[in-house]
Amino acid sequence: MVLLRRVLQKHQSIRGLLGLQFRMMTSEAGHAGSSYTFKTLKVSQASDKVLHVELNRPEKMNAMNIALWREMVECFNEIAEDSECNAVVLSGAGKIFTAGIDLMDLGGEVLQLEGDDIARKTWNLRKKITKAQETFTVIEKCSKPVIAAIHGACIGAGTSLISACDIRYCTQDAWFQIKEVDMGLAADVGALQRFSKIIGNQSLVNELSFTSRKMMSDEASNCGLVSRVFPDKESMLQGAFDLASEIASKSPVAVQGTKINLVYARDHSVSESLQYMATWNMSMLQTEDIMKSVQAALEKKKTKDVTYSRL
Ligand SMILES: CC/C=C\C=C\CC(=O)SCCNC(=O)CCNC(=O)[C@H](O)C(C)(C)COP(=O)(O)OP(=O)(O)OC[C@H]1O[C@@H](n2cnc3c(N)ncnc32)[C@H](O)[C@@H]1OP(=O)(O)O
Repeated sequence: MVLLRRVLQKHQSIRGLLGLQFRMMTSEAGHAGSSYTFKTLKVSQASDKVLHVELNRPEKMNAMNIALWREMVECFNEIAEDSECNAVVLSGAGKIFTAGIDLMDLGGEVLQLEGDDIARKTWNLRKKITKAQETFTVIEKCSKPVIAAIHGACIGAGTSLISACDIRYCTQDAWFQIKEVDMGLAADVGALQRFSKIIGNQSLVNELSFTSRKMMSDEASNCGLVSRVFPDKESMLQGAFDLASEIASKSPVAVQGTKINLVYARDHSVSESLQYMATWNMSMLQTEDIMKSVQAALEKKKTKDVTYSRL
């Protein structure tokens, strides 16, 4: 506490010397231009600064059709720009989280080869696969933390989807299946690339990927794929919303900087990541949020009692 007080005093005196005023900044950005109107996704405001995105094809087990692949990108690009949103909960409407790719599309449009010769056909297929990968990478690129709340089945492309999320909660009845091998293909939209970074057990990842075996919630929890298991969907969603609200109440400069640096560190060496961090914070340490947060800590207040400017 003494240290905090000293930091605050020093910060205040420097600001005083510079003649700066401690002020609340408001921005007119926020929801301007955000519509969140989609055919396959339902987006609602769960609480202050928290959005709830639901995969919304319950009659088809939230199978991911072409519209859903596209709308996920549009949705998370909007969220990335929405300064009224600080955290997201992603779940599935209806009986299960998702049955993976819409098999009607896989047999049709997805595998259709367009082009006059083999080079052009494969070129175009590569473009399609890269575009499909973006559907989940967009979640990782969005600086707002995304909590996946999974109930029932999470199959095929669904496992790639959750691997791009920052936190995973599930219900006791949840199960996970990297099913692509049983469909005759190698999973190509993120599960193979991200699972070993999450689980840290390559043998288990290989086993799941080669066999398509179902992994139940207890194993998913033990191996670290999910961080909490709840008895049912209702309690899981409540847990996810509570967590999202807590995250959303904190400094967006701190939280979003943390996500960006965690993702960077996952893909780079410690020394590269430390350099990136130093460069990041040489600007971000100049935020007013530090002053506000330290002051709140000194006054034994919580971050939810602090008003941070939107980001
Ligand atoms: C570039 C390539 C990129 C990505 C590739 C990804 C590959 C994958 O995702 S592989 C995984 C594919 N998915 C599956 O194999 C799952 C298939 N579905 C099921 O096994 C079951 O439906 C179930 C999820 C276990 C649920 O079973 P149940 O409760 O008995 O429901 P159903 O009666 O089977 O289904 C209800 C309704 O939903 C339709 N449906 C279910 N899954 C899909 C799907 N993946 N694609 C399209 N439609 C699906 C099913 O046909 C039913 O529709 P009706 O119109 O009512 O008949």
